[in-house]
Amino acid sequence: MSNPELLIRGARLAAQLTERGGDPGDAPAVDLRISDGRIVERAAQADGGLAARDGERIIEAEGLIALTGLVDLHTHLREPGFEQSETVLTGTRAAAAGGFTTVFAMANTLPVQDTAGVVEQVQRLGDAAAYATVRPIGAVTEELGGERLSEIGAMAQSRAAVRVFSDDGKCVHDPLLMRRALEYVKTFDGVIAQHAQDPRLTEGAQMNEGALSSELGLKGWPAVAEESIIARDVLLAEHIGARLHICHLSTAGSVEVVRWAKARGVQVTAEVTPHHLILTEELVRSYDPRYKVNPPLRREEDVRALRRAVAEGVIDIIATDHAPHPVEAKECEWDAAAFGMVGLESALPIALLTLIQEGHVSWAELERLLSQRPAEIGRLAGHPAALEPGAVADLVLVDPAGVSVFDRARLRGRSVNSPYLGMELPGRVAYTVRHGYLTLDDGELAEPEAVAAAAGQGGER
Ligand SMILES: NC(=O)N[C@@H](CC(=O)O)C(=O)O
Ligand SMILES: [Zn+2]
Ligand SMILES: [Zn+2]
Repeated sequence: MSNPELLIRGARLAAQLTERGGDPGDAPAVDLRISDGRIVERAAQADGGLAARDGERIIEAEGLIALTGLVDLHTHLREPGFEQSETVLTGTRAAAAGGFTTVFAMANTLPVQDTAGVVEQVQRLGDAAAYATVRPIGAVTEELGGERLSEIGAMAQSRAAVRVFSDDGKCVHDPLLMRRALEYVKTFDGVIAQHAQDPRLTEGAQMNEGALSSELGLKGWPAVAEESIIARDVLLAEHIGARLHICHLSTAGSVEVVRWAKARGVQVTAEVTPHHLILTEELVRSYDPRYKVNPPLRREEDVRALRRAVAEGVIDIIATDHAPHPVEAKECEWDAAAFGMVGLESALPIALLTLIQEGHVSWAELERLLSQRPAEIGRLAGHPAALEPGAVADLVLVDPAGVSVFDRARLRGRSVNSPYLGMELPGRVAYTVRHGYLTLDDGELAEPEAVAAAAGQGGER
């Protein structure tokens, strides 16, 4: 038996909401039919819409906005090796709850994702869990050691067909290794995603460097430690003619370097995390390790510059840097705590709050930032897709008038290190559809068996 058809009735398409500050009601209400993992029919209700068929599951989407499924280019799934923080299953459940249909899984696992064997293992775990498409990222250097290149070619040619390589968590600091890595990935249209942090300039660093770090007596992390690496790497990428992606941009100066590089035609793309679009270093005054993250929370001016850079297109994508850590690593003294925040479930609400409600981007632009551009950068097969007949049915339905409540009990991942605990944020992810089947149904995750069975019945493609 194949999966039931889905009929989505009366959604507004993000792609048709191109005006910043516009009202979702401005776009026509549209019906979409999904069958066999694909969108098969689409009709505006003003043109009569689509008639329901026997046995079809109907989703009433009045008031909801439909976006192509969100794609996270920067997720830490922690498996293998750190299953007390997250697993591929728990992390992709959090992804589905947040509206994501694809996540790119960072390489800082144990063993590190630096061989064909390990990336294929992660890919298999993702296929089995089936809550989201999992695309493993390969390490640039062996064991993230920064000394020898990993098996980049073998990972690219493996069944996992890796296209994104990163030592995230660590910076590829040696310029010669960075050069060789860029040369290598250029041969198969891959990309190096750099965690830009000069290690010498940030030894022992605990927060952003400035007046506040002096006042709090914490070792500072200067903006130049990020900006100098980005400047070097855009020049290297230009010299080689290869693709470079900058992870989690966090300073106003980084924006200026990327802007300059783009004006020169360098093939560079940049991401910002939701938390760097809203939180500032002032929160460190609490000494609450939930605010300890790499790169550190910066100044108000940086937050403003990052939002503007998104509006101007200097920043290409939003990526969560979902970084789960167990309570022991976060409920301790600031100095001893791990760096990182979970982010898959709060990404869309924070984007709504900081970008849509502030008039910086339209819904169509948000769809580019959270779905289509990351898919392009990661060379995700079958993407970017639009919500039209023939496309893979990866989509999310969002209620912009709804709210999301963040508390420990409601978070779907294994770890609870969210900076938004106890908060209510605007927007609610109502339905997530991956390869034509529901992973999130009216705010509730589908059952693991149902998801795995649906994927087995032709959902995988
Ligand atoms: N962002 C973080 O603070 N932590 C990440 C590493 C990283 O993204 O650099 C982690 O793996 O925990
Ligand atoms: Zn990083
Ligand atoms: Zn990361």
